[in-house]
Amino acid sequence: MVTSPLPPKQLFFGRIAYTLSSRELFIHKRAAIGVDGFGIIAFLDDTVSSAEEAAEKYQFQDADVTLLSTSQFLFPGLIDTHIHASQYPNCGIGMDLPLLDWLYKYTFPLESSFSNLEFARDVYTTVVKTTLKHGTTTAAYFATLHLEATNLLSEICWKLGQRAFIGKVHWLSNAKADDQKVCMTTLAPNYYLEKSEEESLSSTRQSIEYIRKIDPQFSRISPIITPRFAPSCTASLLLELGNLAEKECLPIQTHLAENKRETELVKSLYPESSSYTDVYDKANILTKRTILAHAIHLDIEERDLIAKRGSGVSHCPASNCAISSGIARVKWLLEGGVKVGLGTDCSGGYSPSVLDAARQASQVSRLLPDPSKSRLSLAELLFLATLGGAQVCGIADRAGSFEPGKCWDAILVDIGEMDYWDDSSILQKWVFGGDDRHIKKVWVDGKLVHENL
Ligand SMILES: O=c1[nH]c(=O)c2nc[nH]c2[nH]1
Repeated sequence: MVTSPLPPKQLFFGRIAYTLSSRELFIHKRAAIGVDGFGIIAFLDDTVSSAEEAAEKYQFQDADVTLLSTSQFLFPGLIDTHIHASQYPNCGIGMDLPLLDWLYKYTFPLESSFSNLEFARDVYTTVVKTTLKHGTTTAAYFATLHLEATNLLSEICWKLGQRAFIGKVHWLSNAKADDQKVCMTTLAPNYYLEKSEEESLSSTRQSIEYIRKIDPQFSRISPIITPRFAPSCTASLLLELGNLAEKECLPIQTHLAENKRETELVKSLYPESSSYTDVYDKANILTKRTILAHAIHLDIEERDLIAKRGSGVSHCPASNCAISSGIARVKWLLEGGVKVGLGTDCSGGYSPSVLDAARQASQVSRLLPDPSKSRLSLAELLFLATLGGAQVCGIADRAGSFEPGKCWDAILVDIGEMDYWDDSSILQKWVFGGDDRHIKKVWVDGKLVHENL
């Protein structure tokens, strides 16, 4: 029997940073990391004084060796917990309207064009290449309601090497036919709508099967059940989706309490529920692998319910500013035991960079009424961008930090000739002044997926 050889082991020596919690930021000035031929981290050791010593200690003499310069460091790959791949062409456009009007005027017309597969291929290829360039090793993508285009996004992520969650969007009219006011406010444009609950569920089932053919264990590309938000679903569709996620052991993503008018709309559409969060809870949508984008206008009962169910929040500060949604209380969520990660939310957010989302998260955290309680620290920002995001996506056993046994999802950052700053300053310089030009290499599952030399 002929077996194909494993890819070479890799050994890195130099500055290595990562978080283990929102309070624990580790920066090793001189440490070694070994990655085995399966792309798994074999060791991280800050007691060795050279790559040679590490190679001998761990029998990694046959590894490819990378010695980092003093302006470089390794960091876990960035995790985007909320991005609309289909909205990428609109990044930077239409920042003049709040959510519901913005959706109607800018977003639905663009998303409806994904019936054109050539257009879809172009946009999705650009999104995946661009986010990889910005160091996003994992992305939770909303696609559109089009099955074929969603399948294309799965193929493109697979081919370009990104770790990704791919969601075919559910989009039904919630309007009662006799209620003209609700018809108008439920934002159901007749050119961009699924025809029935059956059609909506059936195409999601097909998208799951499509991904299963590409990646049978969903080890790098996973389907994610994606009810767009409560106003675009019926209570019975939400329940079907909650049950489907449970049966297939799949994650879920949706929007929650982003905008005040939206929360009022949900109240009127779901009078039997005590809150927006309760709408999802009644439908078994709040699971340990549910990503709730935004979660701004919550009361304490809703926060505690989210924590109790083990669901996570994607904090999307750029979008929240751009479309005037409000400021999510990230510390308040964390203190209540809610998992939190960062989302770029293209194109509510104008930037595809998780680093930029971290920067924006820092800024908005200082604008809440008592900044001494709400301000996010450097450790918290870096945690949200990596391990926090991994927890929200349910992949903290595989990604988000550099513990042995995890996958080598990593970036090599070079901030230039800045030898005279200490380790913490280098990270601050990167968070507040860095961009994609500083990200020199990106790996997912041990494979180099982007290089900028
Ligand atoms: O920021 C957002 N972007 C969207 O596309 C969307 N759909 C529902 N709610 C949304 N919020």
